[in-house]
Parts: sequence; C-alpha cells; structure tokens
Amino acid sequence: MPAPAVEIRDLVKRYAGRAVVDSISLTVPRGQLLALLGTNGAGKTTTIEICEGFRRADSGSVRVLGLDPVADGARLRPKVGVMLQDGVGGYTGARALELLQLFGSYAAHPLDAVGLLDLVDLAGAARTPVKRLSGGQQQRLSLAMALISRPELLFLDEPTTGMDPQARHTTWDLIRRLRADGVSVVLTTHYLDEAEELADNVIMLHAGRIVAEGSPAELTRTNAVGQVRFSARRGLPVERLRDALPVGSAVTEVAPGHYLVSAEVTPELLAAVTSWCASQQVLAEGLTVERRSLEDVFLALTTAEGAR
Ligand SMILES: Nc1ncnc2c1ncn2[C@@H]1O[C@H](COP(=O)(O)OP(=O)(O)OP(=O)(O)O)[C@@H](O)[C@H]1O
Repeated sequence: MPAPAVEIRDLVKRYAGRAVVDSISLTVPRGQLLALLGTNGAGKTTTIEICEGFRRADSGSVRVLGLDPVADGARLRPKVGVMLQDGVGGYTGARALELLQLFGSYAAHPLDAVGLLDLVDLAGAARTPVKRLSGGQQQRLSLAMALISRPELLFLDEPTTGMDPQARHTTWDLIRRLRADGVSVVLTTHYLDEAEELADNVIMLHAGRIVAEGSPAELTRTNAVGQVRFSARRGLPVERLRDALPVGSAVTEVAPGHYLVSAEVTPELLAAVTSWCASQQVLAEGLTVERRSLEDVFLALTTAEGAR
C-alpha cells in the first residue's frame, strides 16, 4: 500500500511564542481531495507551506507521499505541484507561455505547455506579459504552472480567489478531472461552496486548531439543524405540534400564520409535520425545507469557538 498523500501528526508552528498551528493531525489518502477551510489567520497557509517544505515545523511529524518535505525535498519536489496565493509574483516580466515553458523545462516529463494553456482558457493570452494578465488570469496561469510537471499531489492555496464565476467553474471541472485521474489534492479556500463541490473531506480550522472534520455530507448532517417553513391559519398551537415531532425540535410562529420548525430534517420529520397538520384539518401551504449549508456549519462553529 502506498503511503498516504499527506500524513500530519501533532503539528505545531509558533511565531513569537504563539502557536498559529496548534497540534494538528490529519491524513489525506491517495487520490482524495482535502479542503482546508478556516477564518483569516487560522493557519491554513502555514500548514500547507510546511507540507511543501517552505516552512519548518516546531514539533510534530509531516510526511508527504511518504517523504519528509525538508530532508527529502529534492525527491519530493518533482512529484508535487504547488499553486501559491501569489503564484506568479516573481515572474511578472515574462510572457504567459514562456513562463509555463520555463516551468516545464524543470520537469522530467512535462505536459505540453500550449495544450495546458488552452486547458486553463489562456490560449489567447499566450504572448501577454504576466504583469498585464488580470488577477483571475494570473491565478489560472499559476494553476497551469502547478500542473505542468504531472504531479501526483497538488497543493492549491485559494485556487479560485479573484476568478470570475465562469473561470471558477472551469477550474472546478479541471480539479475534478485531475482527481478522477488519481491526483491527490489539498486545497485551502474561503469559498464553502467550493469545498462542498469538490472535497472528499473537509477540515475546518480556527485559531490553529481543527474545529470540525468530515465529508461535506457528514458535516452538514451532524452539525446542522435544518429548517422547515410553512404557512397556515394564525394561532396554531405550536407546543402541540412540537410534541408531535422528534425530541429536540422547535416550532415558532415567526409571523402571524408563518411557522418555522427547526430540527434535523428527515423524511420522518416532514411526514410528522404534514400528518399533524392533517389531524388538525390544517392545510400547510408553501412548505419549504432548508438544509444547512457548509457555510452555516462553519459560521456556527467558528462563532462559537471565537466566543470562548
Ligand atoms: N512569517 C510569519 N511571522 C509571524 N507570524 C506569521 C508568519 N506567517 C504567518 N503568521 C501568522 O500566523 C497566523 C496564521 O497565518 P496563515 O497565513 O497560516 O493563516 P491562513 O489560515 O492561511 O489565513 P488567510 O485565510 O488569511 O490566508 C496568522 O496570525 C499570521 O499572522
């Protein structure tokens, strides 16, 4: 069995005595995509830059494709693609295609630079100096630079920040294709829909610690209470409806004739709401179900943590 793509145990990184990564452990199995979510300054970039060998840990162990990112850096680099937050920062004088070809020249079996530029929708900008590319175009070039060496593992630091919606969707499709080809991916993002769309697993970081982890479905199921709304005549006895629902449900008349049920949303819950209404000769109109998104879970967890 090959070693996991990434294996981190009890990782600690301190600046001026303050732990900005505070005893984090995680594993990314081969071929999977992990999304690291977190508030600003949560420690996402620090964690992945330690995995990339750009920063050193104060304690804990980090193995990337079974190797030590610092001691085995020379063996690891050809296997790993890295997209930094400011990926083309140092190369603004070069033209897009030239820069990509330069990166390809470092790799043993590079992808074709022209084809790759096309894949990230930059064929028309091949001869444009990098400094004249828009922010979103620079991001796409930076992604191509991470891909040209055919990496086994990709680190993408906020890959779609600054992209327009169309470019984001193109990038998501590309990431999905890479993942389908067996490439392992670790990405950081502030876009919770991005994590929900792409990730096998999500880790939420706050102030250097993991506050939640699981698949997007697990996180939204286990950490979230959903909502059911409906309209009916005013003044229904909400306590009696609540008593007919699973323990932990709450029912309020939020405005005259408008009702809100907060509970874990299951088929049984909906059946219980509608059958109670039927028993009262009440027609529940405009019944809607709102499942909590990853964003709701994230806000709830980080707000609660922040308040401690
Ligand atoms: N070289 C450094 N020296 C001192 N403090 C640093 C250094 N690098 C990062 N930090 C601090 O470490 C903390 C974590 O930063 P990091 O960049 O890892 O967070 P992040 O989760 O990637 O944040 P963002 O979402 O804002 O990019 C921050 O408080 C940051 O100010």
